[in-house]
Amino acid sequence: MATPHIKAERGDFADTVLMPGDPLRARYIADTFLEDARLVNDVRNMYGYTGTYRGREISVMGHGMGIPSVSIYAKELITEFGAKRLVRVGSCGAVRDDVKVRDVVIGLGASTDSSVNRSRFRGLDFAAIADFELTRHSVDAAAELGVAVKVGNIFSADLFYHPDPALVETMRDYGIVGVEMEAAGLYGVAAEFGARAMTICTVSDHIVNGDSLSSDDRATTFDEMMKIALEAMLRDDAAMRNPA
Ligand SMILES: O=P(O)(O)O[C@H]1O[C@H](CO)[C@@H](O)[C@H]1O
Ligand SMILES: O=c1cc[nH]c(=O)[nH]1
Repeated sequence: MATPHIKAERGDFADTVLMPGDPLRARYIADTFLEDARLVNDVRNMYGYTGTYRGREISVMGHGMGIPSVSIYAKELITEFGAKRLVRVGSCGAVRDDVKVRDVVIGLGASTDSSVNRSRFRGLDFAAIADFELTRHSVDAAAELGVAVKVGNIFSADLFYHPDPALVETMRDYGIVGVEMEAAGLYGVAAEFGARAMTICTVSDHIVNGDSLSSDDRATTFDEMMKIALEAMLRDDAAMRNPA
């Protein structure tokens, strides 16, 4: 049951998919955190794997860079492969002085200069937000793991190399916790197709002071964030089994 971008069968993916932008980070997550991980997609080298984490079936697949790319993969995973929870595990830039390289941030909301959500929401301003329960369970998982997280408004930029330097000042003024390129699109797709989504990112560079991680570090050193995301899924499962 292949789609144009995913060559797999229904049942090859779990209902829960962790999604980094970088397919090599997907491979790293599968190798490091999943048991019995098997490759379920390699179309365009956008690697997808399914395995288990503490007995729970979990998939991980790259989504590429930018809202158009994540929108394709998220839509196909939801409508053709039964995904119900999509968690972007990404990297982002920081603009605020109190957010530093390697900090972990959660995109409770996602502002954007992209028009995709206006396209799907009749030209109006759709509030692109993360699933509340996934966010709550991620915050709780982070607390248990002893990792500080900042939760707030992410900015999903269409342009990595933005021509307007003043935008950074506006983002600082409005308390943006991280700048990346997909969350607003992922939240829009999830809303459109009835799935739950969240974005958690590790800060890879500071746009104002110039601190940064290498591309190798970005592929392989985000373990705290991965553990938070995986443990949050188990907490979310437990809460669904025993609703308060
Ligand atoms: O590291 P990932 O998850 O790809 O996330 C960030 O990195 C890419 C830009 O370098 C964009 O995809 C941006 O959102
Ligand atoms: O999209 C991104 C990712 C990391 N850093 C940025 O400035 N932008």
